[in-house]
Formats: sequence, C-alpha cells, structure tokens
Amino acid sequence: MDELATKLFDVQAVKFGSFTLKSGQVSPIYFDFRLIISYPAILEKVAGLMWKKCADNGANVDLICGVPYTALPLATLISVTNRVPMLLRRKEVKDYGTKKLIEGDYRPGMNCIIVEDVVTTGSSVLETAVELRKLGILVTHAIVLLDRRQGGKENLAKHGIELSAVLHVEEIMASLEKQSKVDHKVSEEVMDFIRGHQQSIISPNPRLHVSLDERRSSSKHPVASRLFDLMIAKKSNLCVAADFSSFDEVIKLAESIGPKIVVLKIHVDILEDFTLAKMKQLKKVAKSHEFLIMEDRKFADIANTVHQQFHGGVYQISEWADLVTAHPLPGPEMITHMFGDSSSDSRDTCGCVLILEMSTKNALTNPDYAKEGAKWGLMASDVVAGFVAQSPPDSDFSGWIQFTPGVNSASKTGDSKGQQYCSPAEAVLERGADIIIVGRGLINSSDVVATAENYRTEGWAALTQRITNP
Ligand SMILES: O=c1ccn([C@@H]2O[C@H](COP(=O)(O)O)[C@@H](O)[C@H]2O)c(=O)[nH]1
Repeated sequence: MDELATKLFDVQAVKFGSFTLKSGQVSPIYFDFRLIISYPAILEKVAGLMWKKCADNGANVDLICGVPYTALPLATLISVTNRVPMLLRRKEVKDYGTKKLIEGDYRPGMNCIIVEDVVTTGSSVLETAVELRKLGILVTHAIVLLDRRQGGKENLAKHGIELSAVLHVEEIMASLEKQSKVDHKVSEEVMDFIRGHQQSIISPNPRLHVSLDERRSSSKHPVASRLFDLMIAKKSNLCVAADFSSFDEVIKLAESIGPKIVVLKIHVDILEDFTLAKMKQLKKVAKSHEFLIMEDRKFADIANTVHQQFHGGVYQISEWADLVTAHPLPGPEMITHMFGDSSSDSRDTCGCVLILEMSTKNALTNPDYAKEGAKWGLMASDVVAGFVAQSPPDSDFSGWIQFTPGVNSASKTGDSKGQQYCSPAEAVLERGADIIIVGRGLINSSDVVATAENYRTEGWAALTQRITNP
C-alpha cells in the first residue's frame, strides 16, 4: 500500500491545496485518478488489487459495470484480464438508435459489481445501481480504489450495497507522512476536513419515482405492459377484490365499476355458481370496460401440479385469467415452469403475480423470504408480471408492478381475523404500492360506484404525487 500511495502521489493523482468538489465543498486534498491511464503499470496494479479485493469478499460476480467515466478503463481492464463480462452505463441517453442507458448483454437476476475510482457520498455508485436495478440486475457489491471516508460506505449499505475499498484516505495520509511526502500539519488538516464533512444521500428507489411510461418501456411481460397502458389511459390504479360467492354478483359489480378499475380480482373457488359460460360473460365485460382479470389462486405446489391446476380441472384458469397469483415457496423451478415450457402461449397471455409478503398479522413472509422470492421472480421475467407486497422488495425492478392488498379507508386496524388495513395513500406513498387492492371496503359499501370513484381518485393522486415529488 505504501508503494501504491507513493506512486499515486508521484504522478500527481493525489494533490494537496484547495479544491472545490462537485458538492461545493472546498477540500484540502484531491484525487485525480483520471491520470492513471497515462501510467499503464499503475493502471494494471490498481485493477489487479481491485479484483483481488472483490474475490476476497466472496462477492457473486456475473458482470461488472464501471461508473462513467474515470472508472471505465479500470472496469475494462478487470473485465478483460479476468474474463468477466462488462456492461457500459451511459451518462446520457442517445436520441437515436436503441436509446439504452445500459449497453451490453445481461439477463435479469444476474449479479453485477459496480467499479468506481473514488467514493465520497456514494451517489455516483448509487445512480449506476439504480439504472442496473431498473433492468432487474442485482447489485449488492461495489468496489472502489479509494474511499474518502465521508459516509459513502454507510450510505450505500442503506441501499443494500456493500462497498469494498483498496485504499482509505487515512491510509494514504499515514503512508505519505511516513515517507515524508507531506508534513504532519497537512495530514491533520486533511483528516479534520474528512471528519467534519460526513455526508448522507437520499436516493430515489429504482421503481417508485419513475414515470409509468418509462416503466412500461422497461417491462418484460406483455401483461404488465398492458396493465401500465390501462393505468395511464384510465388514470386508475384500483384493483377490486370481488369476494362474492355468487358469480352473478361478480358480473353485476364488474358492469357497474368497470370504468373505474384496472384489475378485477376474484377467487374462482369461492364461486358457488361457476361455469365457463359465466366466465365468458365476465370476459366480455372486462373487454368492454378495459380491465384485467386476476385469479388470486395462490399456487404453492410443485411445478407439475401447479401446471395441471392452471390448465386443467373445472376452472381452466389458463383460458381466462390475465394474472394469477403464486407463492414463491416451492422454489424458482415452480415459477419458471408453472405455465408450461418456454413455447407455451400462456406466458404471453397470463402474468404470474408472486406473493412476496402477506398483509396478515404474524405472516411468515419475512424480509429474507421476500428478498429470495423477488430474486427468483427476476430470473423468470418472461413469467412474472408483478408481485404482492406490503413494501418495495430489495431486488426491485421498474418493469414489475406492485399490488398491495389490505387497503380500506374505513378501517384503520383490520378485521378480527388477522387482516391488517391501511389507507390508499399509505399503501402507495409508504408501502410502495402501484396498484391498491380493495375488497370489503368497497364491495360492502351501499354505493359501490361512488366508493370506487373515491378509491380511484385517492389511489391515483397518491401515485402521481409519488412519481412527481420523489
Ligand atoms: O397478502 C394478501 C394477499 C391477498 N389478499 C387478498 O386480497 C383481498 C383483500 O380483501 P379485503 O376485503 O380488502 O380484506 C382478499 O381477496 C384476499 O384474499 C390479502 O388480503 N392479503
């Protein structure tokens, strides 16, 4: 480390004086690592140490991505030397061609390590992580040549990113002082500045503050794309849970509130008078009022059984459901194979909605469960259109849609059987809901049309507020 610190000082990649940083602060030390490209031996040494740090930390690496621009040569060298594929993040979108911000070959669910030269607050690393996460790429580690120790490690940890640094500012100062490159006074001045300038950052969540149009273009499932279109066209994020035992009641409700909703959710197995002919009738209503039908089947068996439950039996769910819920409990293979093989038509006509968290008190769906389920969902982006949750999952992806049940404006607590409720605004603004699911709060009201309009207005206003005022 002494050798590296000296080399960086000698080529003036570490400078002392008075420097105005991006944040406006005036710093007594400046790291100009752009210079390293003029010294291939130093570049090679640094890239080697960074990759070693990464390997020592046991990070899972499928891809690496450099933060533009200074870290790009470092990332390229690491990529080529270690045969690890690289992604390129653009700073600005081109207004021609593919208009992509991230270039390269990737699949959702892949682990990407971010490579950076210097971290102060961590904001540049986070900006890159946000863009990668929008595409379903997992980002849990970043590797940096120098950590200025001004809060970056802590800030990134809050966003699920572990930062590893080859050098820390106090090591550089100690080393340069030991070798009489700087005197003790300068060293003290630098360390006082570092201690006095700890900074935090607030970061946009990858999904919560992105426009629906933009999310629609990153969505990977045709049913999710259709749902984004409906939300935009109908200015609605309302899904109604039509939990009646009579199919005629469901159809009557759908006819009256159809213009206000984007999804009608049913439990087909509680309908006493289910017939495929009545389902055809409901499909007609859904077509004319433009809403999707979600079967809240909550599949949770082995893939072979779920496949039969989905396609067969008396309900023939695959014939009519636009969305169907499933627990990730049985594992990723069930999710991948539930609709059949990759050529199955159902993959385009029906989207799986994974239940990552339940709304009930004492549910076993804890954060680790939700995190793992979300990861599996990302790996099956041709099957999964969204998820049911009470908070944004760790592995978030802006092309997915979050459905949040347990919404009821009239009850602050819940029912007497474990269900918990919150308001539409709380569901959207605090819990990350894109779509609010309202059941008894609407279907038991005396004027379902007026109540649907109230939920639609409140839910939509909250969603608009969240997008426009991050
Ligand atoms: O975690 C979950 C998952 C699904 N639900 C379903 O949503 C509705 C809620 O009905 P309310 O009358 O508004 O309580 C119902 O169909 C549940 O099966 C859920 O509540 N929680």
